[in-house]
Amino acid sequence: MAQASGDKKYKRILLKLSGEALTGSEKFGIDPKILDRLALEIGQLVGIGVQVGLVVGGGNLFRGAALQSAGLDRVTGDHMGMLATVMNALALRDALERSNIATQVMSSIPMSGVVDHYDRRKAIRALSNGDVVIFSAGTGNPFFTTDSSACLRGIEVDAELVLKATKVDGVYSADPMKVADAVKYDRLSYDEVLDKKLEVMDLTAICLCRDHRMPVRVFMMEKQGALLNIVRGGQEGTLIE
Ligand SMILES: Nc1ncnc2c1ncn2[C@@H]1O[C@H](COP(=O)(O)OP(=O)(O)OP(=O)(O)O)[C@@H](O)[C@H]1O
Ligand SMILES: O=c1ccn([C@@H]2O[C@H](COP(=O)(O)O)[C@@H](O)[C@H]2O)c(=O)[nH]1
Repeated sequence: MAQASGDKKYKRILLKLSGEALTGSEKFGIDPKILDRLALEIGQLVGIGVQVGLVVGGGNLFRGAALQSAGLDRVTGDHMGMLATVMNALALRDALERSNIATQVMSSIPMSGVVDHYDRRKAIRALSNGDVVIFSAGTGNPFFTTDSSACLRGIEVDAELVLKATKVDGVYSADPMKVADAVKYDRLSYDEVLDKKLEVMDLTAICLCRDHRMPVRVFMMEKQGALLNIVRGGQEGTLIE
């Protein structure tokens, strides 16, 4: 897709998409309508010259902790969770390419013949060329989540902002899905998130961002136009910095 310069605050971002939100109106797995809408919105960013790295979660398919509760070995469950993120990445690449957005998938777990193995220099080259790069299979290690891999890859490829697109519209004083009168924050410091143990994002990821001064914006994936508004400098959700 041709790149045009436009009014944008960020040149390179790392967008973390909720796996669970991919289910949309389906009972399980991936709703193709969600993929198509994401392709449209990501295409708008590419269209104004924003370089986009993506990480997609696996919560619509498998999470290691949930599998452990059902009796599986935790490390096996985490491997299944990481493989789930590769499946989501393949589905997302398909939707992006159908919209003529050049996309590469890299995996932290070698998977010859399916996707390329993660290589930081190749990823930076692809991003500089305007290709979307999807970083899949998390960090490649058990006991982490894709929040951590998103922050890790974002820092590695010199993104200016990590964007967490999720089911809620920002960070609240408590989980807004469970506590009706939870209060939303517009802005938080890393230490406030850690001290208050706000669970919208895993705390390992917050520590990593704090240590490397990587700002994180949490916003609602369902809200149309939110992504474009953010890269143009608009206020959506909660900024952690
Ligand atoms: N203080 C809080 N503020 C906002 N959301 C919170 C808070 N505490 C817990 N949450 C919950 O965290 C959830 C988002 O985190 P989580 O990483 O589990 O899901 P996700 O981003 O949708 O990723 P995936 O589905 O890929 O695992 C929100 O849906 C929300 O219900
Ligand atoms: O670095 C990582 C990243 C993820 N996992 C496992 O994958 C699932 C799915 O990721 P979510 O972030 O929960 O969507 C996660 O629950 C872990 O089981 C991992 O082991 N290492």
